[in-house]
Formats: sequence, C-alpha cells, structure tokens
Amino acid sequence: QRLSCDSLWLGADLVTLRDGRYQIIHDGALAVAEGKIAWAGPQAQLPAYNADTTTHFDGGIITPGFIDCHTHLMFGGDRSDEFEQRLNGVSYADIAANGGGILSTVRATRAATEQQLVESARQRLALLLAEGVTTVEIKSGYGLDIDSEVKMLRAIRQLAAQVPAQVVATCLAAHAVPPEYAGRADAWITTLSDQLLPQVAREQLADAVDAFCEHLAFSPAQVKTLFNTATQLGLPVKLHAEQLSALGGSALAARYHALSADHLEYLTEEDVQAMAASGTVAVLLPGAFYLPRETQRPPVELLRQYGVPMAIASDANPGTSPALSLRLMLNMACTLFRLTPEEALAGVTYHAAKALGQQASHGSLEVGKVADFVHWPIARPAELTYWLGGQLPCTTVYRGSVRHGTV
Ligand SMILES: O=C(O)CC[C@@H]1NC(=O)NC1=O
Ligand SMILES: [Fe+3]
Repeated sequence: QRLSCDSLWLGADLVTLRDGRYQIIHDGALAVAEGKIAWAGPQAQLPAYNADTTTHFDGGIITPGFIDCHTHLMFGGDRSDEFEQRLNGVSYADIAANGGGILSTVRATRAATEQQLVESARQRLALLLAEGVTTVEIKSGYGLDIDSEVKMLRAIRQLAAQVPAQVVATCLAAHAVPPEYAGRADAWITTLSDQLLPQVAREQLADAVDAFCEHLAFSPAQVKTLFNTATQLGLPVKLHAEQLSALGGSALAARYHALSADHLEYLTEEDVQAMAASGTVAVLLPGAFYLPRETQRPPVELLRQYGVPMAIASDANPGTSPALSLRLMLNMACTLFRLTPEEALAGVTYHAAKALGQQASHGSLEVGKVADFVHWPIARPAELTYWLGGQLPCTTVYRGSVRHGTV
C-alpha cells in the first residue's frame, strides 16, 4: 500500500533541532503533505511514497526555517545621519536636543502612508528572506499615537499577505513616551489600556503586546498596568527588559508568563530563576549590544545553568540595531556572547518559535510541524555561524512549496 504526499526532499543531512539540539539525521529524507512534515528520517527507512514532486539535493544540510522573533522592521526614514554625526563627535544629547533619536523615526513614521510603510519594510524583509528566514516578528512602536499605531499594525498585516514568510505582529505602543505626553507616561499607558489595546484585540491587529521597561521609557508599575489589560484581553505579552539597567522587568514579565523577555544585559540571578519557573524565553539581541558598543553582556552562563531557553534575533531597528542579517546575529551571538553554534542555531529556530508561542507548529523538523525549511550547500551546521557576513546561497521552502533561492 503506497502512501501519497505532495513532495519528497532527499540527498541532504537533516539538522532537525529536536529539543533544541542538532539531532542530525545523516542522508535524510523529508515527506511533505498539505504544508506539513509527514515524515522525517533516514532515506534508507523512507516508506514507499507516491509524491507529486521529488527534489534531490546534492549533499548539504537542511535546517528548520529561520525565525527572527524580534524586529522593528517597519519604520519611516532611517538614522544613518545620526550614525555619522556620532562618529564625527556629536553627542547623543546634542542629537536628541536637535530632535534626533527615536522621535525622529516617530516623525518619519507618522508622515509615511500605510503603503510607504509596507513597501520600505518589504525591501528590508527581502534581505532576511534571502537568508532563510521563514517567520519574522514585526513590532509597532514608532507611531506613538492611536491612529499611527493602528496604521503600523495594519501595514504589518498587509505585508504578511504579500510575502511567503509568516509575519507575526506585536503591539509595542509602549515603546517611548509620545512627545504629546512628555512627562505624562502614566497618561499614555492609560490611553493604551483604555483605547488602543481593546481595538487591537477586537480587530486582531496584533498577536502579542510588548513594552520597553527602562528608566527612559516605562517603569515596572506602568508595564504591570499594561500587562493587566493585555491579559484581560487575552493577548500574550513580551518585554524589552534589563537592556540598560536592572529594574526587575524580566521577573515581572515572568510573573505574567510572558512569551519572552528581550535584551537582558542586566539580568539578575533572581530574574533568571523567575524566567526558568515560568518558561519565559530569553531573547538575546547582539546587534543592539554591538552597534551602541555596550560592554555589559547578558549572563549566558546563568541562563544555561537554570535551563532558560535562549533565542537570538536581529532587533532590526533604525537606532540601535540597523541589522538586516540574522546570520550575522548568529555569529555575534557566538563571538560576543559566547553561545555555542548549536545554541545559536537553536536560538533562531526551536527557541525562537517558543518566543512567539509557536513551539507546537514551528522551529524543528518533526512530523506534524509546518514544512518551513532551508537547504544550505554546506558541510556542517557550524558554518552558518562561522562565515561572517555575505549571504550563503540557500533554498528556502515555505510550507513545503514556495521556494526562494536556487536548487
Ligand atoms: O532607537 C530606536 O529607534 C529603538 C531602540 C530600541 N528600542 C528599544 O526598546 N530598545 C532599543 O534598543
Ligand atoms: Fe527591540
């Protein structure tokens, strides 16, 4: 009795990332049916399938599709001028005094149409997709008024409909205090809780709610207010926490069973214990450590010791991480934060899926999961973190069919 499937993929080693480890199946085979993995194992044990198409790779490895679980990919303008000013000796304070920084991106985002936001984000997304990204999370947070935040979230949903990758939307309206609310952060949090979040939930404009817990942004108490509303509305939460100081944001996020706490350079052992207990994923963002030339690294040893899952993401944003290569982030995670190549690869697959609440359907080559995978013409997985910059040629397969790249 021959089985039937839509496609078979043969001739490469399967780096399955089951349980967040390589778990390599040499000379493996994948069978795909209705966009999901129907069978994965050694080709010698492949059952007799009638397949509509069969692809024979000439060696190389197949990994799960890459998941960039933390980006601010949608924004107006860019801040390359400030980058140049800083290197010519202009201080952050002077740049901010001249209207620079995050608020200059807010002005450019408010001035952009929804279509312009979609188009500029799509061009940046194309670079990620060329490197094997099959899922990307994109945050709002540069609108900072109700209409502009809704415009951003609608633009993210529009972009999702135009690309083969899965696009997940996160509402980060609590990214900075809007200029109209200067000195009145509580009032902005109230506006978000009373107006924006109910609309986000009602119109399904976002899949999670995020906030920036930092002295220059929102306090743990203000984050708590926001998280109470999000939880009541049934929206999962995540948090930019311990990036520049230890405010206990990560432990607060863990108490709300946040999907993830992100940045974490100033994470304490107490925070790590709370995250381990709640299953909250630690999302590390080496690009936002590298560009601002930070010195305090996240406590990777502690996260390992307590078994807190570590994800790696680009944090693509015009200010602190204008990074449009997830593979470069893999190298930085190893070179700067001392992750192993296996941990880094799990950080953009298995653990990144969990940071988006998608561990049941994404992040490893296992039967029943979505058939998002990438073929790399390389000999071993470590080459994905080893080769600096540039783009390795790869073949990206989304839900078993749409391809990107060369075979
Ligand atoms: O500078 C920007 O545009 C965003 C900075 C970015 N946002 C955040 O919460 N932390 C960051 O590093
Ligand atoms: Fe961020």
